[in-house]
Amino acid sequence: MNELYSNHINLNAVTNSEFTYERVKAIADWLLARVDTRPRIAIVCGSGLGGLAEKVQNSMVFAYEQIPDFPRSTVVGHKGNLVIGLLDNVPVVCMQGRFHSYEGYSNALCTMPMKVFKLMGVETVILTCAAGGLNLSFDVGDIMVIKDHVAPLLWTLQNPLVGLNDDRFGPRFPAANKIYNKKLREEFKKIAKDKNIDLREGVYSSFGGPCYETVTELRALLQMGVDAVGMSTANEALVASYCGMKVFAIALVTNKAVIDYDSDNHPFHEEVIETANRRAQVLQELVTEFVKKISF
Ligand SMILES: O=P(O)(O)O[C@H]1O[C@H](CO)[C@@H](O)[C@H]1O
Ligand code: HPA
Repeated sequence: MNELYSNHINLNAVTNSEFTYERVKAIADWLLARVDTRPRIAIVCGSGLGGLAEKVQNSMVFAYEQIPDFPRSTVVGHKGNLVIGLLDNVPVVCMQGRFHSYEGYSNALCTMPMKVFKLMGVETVILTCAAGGLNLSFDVGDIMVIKDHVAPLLWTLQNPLVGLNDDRFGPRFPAANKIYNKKLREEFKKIAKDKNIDLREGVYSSFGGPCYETVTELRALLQMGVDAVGMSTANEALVASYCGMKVFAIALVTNKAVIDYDSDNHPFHEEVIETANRRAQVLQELVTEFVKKISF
């Protein structure tokens, strides 16, 4: 970046100019040089959902600190390991912990691992997250397949694609109307049906956090057709799709969003983790079966 401009450039643009194709490729190559498997599926574990990574066999576990130029996880419930191995014999790479913009990272940095996955040869990204249930018919513990998102930060210069574009990652003006692959959603729903597990499907929304939402913000989202709300995932889904990978995402409803001005209830992270722990096994079962199905 030209020195003259360097103090006048948006944070995402700075990240994108520093994490060049070559630099991201160096991270991908560093990882590939250390494992025998060649994963075509990547999984991101949301808050409290990292147990899935422990199901990966013959695994190589890389603490984020070990990986050159990788950010660090700072949130409870996000261990901070990249796990590469076999999930029921299917080669996968699994993020046991993700990055959020409220940790102080630019959205471009939060989503940089999607580019690493792309350059490792990954074709499908599975995103999981914890979210507050906004749809009045949702219960705590419900699993929602994400069919679309509303992410106000991505309307602004906090969009992770802001900055010089490198066409080797993806196009300057990517479409965002079919980020969440329909076939994969149908496949996942079929698996849940066969297992008699109730599923929801809906729209996910995320703000930047770290505070949970105000009552009025939640009511506005409800009016817009949002079903569940979190602080992640939409940015990763956008970048994974921009990079040409197929995207599938699920949100676990870990708490009810509070839309009553005078309610005494409020969301808290311990409840989020507790619900995630309680539902982790069902989620793991579904995702494992799904990975097997889509690997053919
Ligand atoms: O989206 P994940 O990482 O699952 O976590 C969700 O849970 C945390 C809040 O409790 C926030 O980080 C929110 O984004
Ligand atoms: O209610 C919530 N709001 C935002 N993020 C969340 N992550 C889990 N629950 C929530």
